[in-house]
Amino acid sequence: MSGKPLRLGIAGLGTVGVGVIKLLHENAQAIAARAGRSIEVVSVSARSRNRDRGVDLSGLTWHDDPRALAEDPNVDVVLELIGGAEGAARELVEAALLRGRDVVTANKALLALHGARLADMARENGASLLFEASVAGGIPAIKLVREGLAADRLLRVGGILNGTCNYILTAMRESGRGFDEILAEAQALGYAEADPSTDVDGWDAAHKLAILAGLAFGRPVAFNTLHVEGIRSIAACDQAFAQEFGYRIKLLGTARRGEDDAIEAWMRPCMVAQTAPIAAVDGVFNAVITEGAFSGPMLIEGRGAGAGPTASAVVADVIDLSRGTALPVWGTAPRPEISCQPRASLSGEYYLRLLVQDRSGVVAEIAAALRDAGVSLRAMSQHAAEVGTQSGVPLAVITHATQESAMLSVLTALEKLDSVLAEPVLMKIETV
Ligand SMILES: NC(=O)C1=CN([C@@H]2O[C@H](COP(=O)(O)OP(=O)(O)OC[C@H]3O[C@@H](n4cnc5c(N)ncnc54)[C@H](O)[C@@H]3O)[C@@H](O)[C@H]2O)C=CC1
Ligand SMILES: N[C@@H](CC=O)C(=O)O
Ligand code: NA
Repeated sequence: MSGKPLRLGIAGLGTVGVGVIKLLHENAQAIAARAGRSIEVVSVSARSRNRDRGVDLSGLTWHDDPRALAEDPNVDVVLELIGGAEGAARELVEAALLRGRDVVTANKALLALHGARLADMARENGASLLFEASVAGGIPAIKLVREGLAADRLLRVGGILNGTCNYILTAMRESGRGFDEILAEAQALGYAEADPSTDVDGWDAAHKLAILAGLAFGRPVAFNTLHVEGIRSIAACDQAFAQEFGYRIKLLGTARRGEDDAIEAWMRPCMVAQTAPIAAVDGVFNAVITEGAFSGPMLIEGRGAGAGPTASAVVADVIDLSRGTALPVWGTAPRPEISCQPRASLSGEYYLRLLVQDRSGVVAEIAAALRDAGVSLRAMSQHAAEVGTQSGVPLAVITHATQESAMLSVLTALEKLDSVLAEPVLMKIETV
């Protein structure tokens, strides 16, 4: 073991930052044995200096401005655990890389939106940028795609990539409780982002998908071309229809490489068969799915959020740096960004749920809208009005395989019907 410790500066002392300090303390011996030397936190930065975080910060240098960590001469590795694609987090990471200082971050928004530029900065300045914690918390997702599958030609990556949304969807299904109450629980457990709309509107999971796709296909994906939907529109009646039709609802993402190397990528709530392995991935658990031309399909499941799993991934990156096993940021030489295919080019079976007037002739109007768009029905069900709703009854259909462009035409036609009382909910049915 080398005599000189590896010295860390930690910016951000929230769920993850404090988790890292606790893990380094509680598992110090094993970590030192694997890193080949002891790992020490020497400097920290956060918004509030006097908050009791349940960890001993005495003896550590405190920086009010996290950017000062990039210049602290006692710091070997900067840990960016603040969050956000802009502001202090981005400025700190850029400043550290420009000085040739190694950076470990858990920040998916930063990597998804600025990863190509940060990779250039790291390469040009001889620094490493590691981000295992940014995708699927404790699951070694980055290692899987960038190292474990380095020899393969990946055709697909994706999965369940947001712990907060999976926790909410699972609890809604199991307990029938309301969205807001369950979200508050996920926040108290340290799963949610500082602004939880980043989770529930699908952005956080989409950031992670973009990172996985960049690694899998060897080039960054233009984030603004991903199709992204969140889970706010999912109601109790959708959970009931899913149960009736033999499905479960999951916020699912897929990035798929087509024949001509075109990329299809989306993050959206989907129906998956109750019997599919991914349907059993519940609560804060995530699942990372890959499909390689040589390795075939693979699914790894584990905790996607929370202090312990995320800290485990952050510290594993630190150990890699200590061992000298860091790799190019995207696993390959830089290549230009690629745009994803437009939503209308997708296809599959779909679930469409409407709130409609409870009168004769309505089903015929809906059926006509589907017929006019060339969409054929596989199943239909109507439930009684939900307790507490003012008017209307929920009605759901499952289609046979069709183009998403046809479903978009159906939505346009339905908008014009007086019998349709609220915005329809459309979900893809995915075979995983
Ligand atoms: N909580 C989780 O389960 C996971 C979080 N992450 C990522 O880890 C990062 C940190 O997340 P959490 O610990 O959950 O967030 P948090 O909100 O609990 O903690 C953020 C910390 O950053 C500090 N901070 C915020 N703005 C600052 C500024 N301008 N200057 C100095 N300090 C500032 C806050 O004082 C706080 O100590 C984010 O990028 C998040 O996306 C990644 C995987 C899982
Ligand atoms: N808010 C995120 C935290 C981990 O990345 C989530 O819920 O998955
Ligand atoms: Na991970």
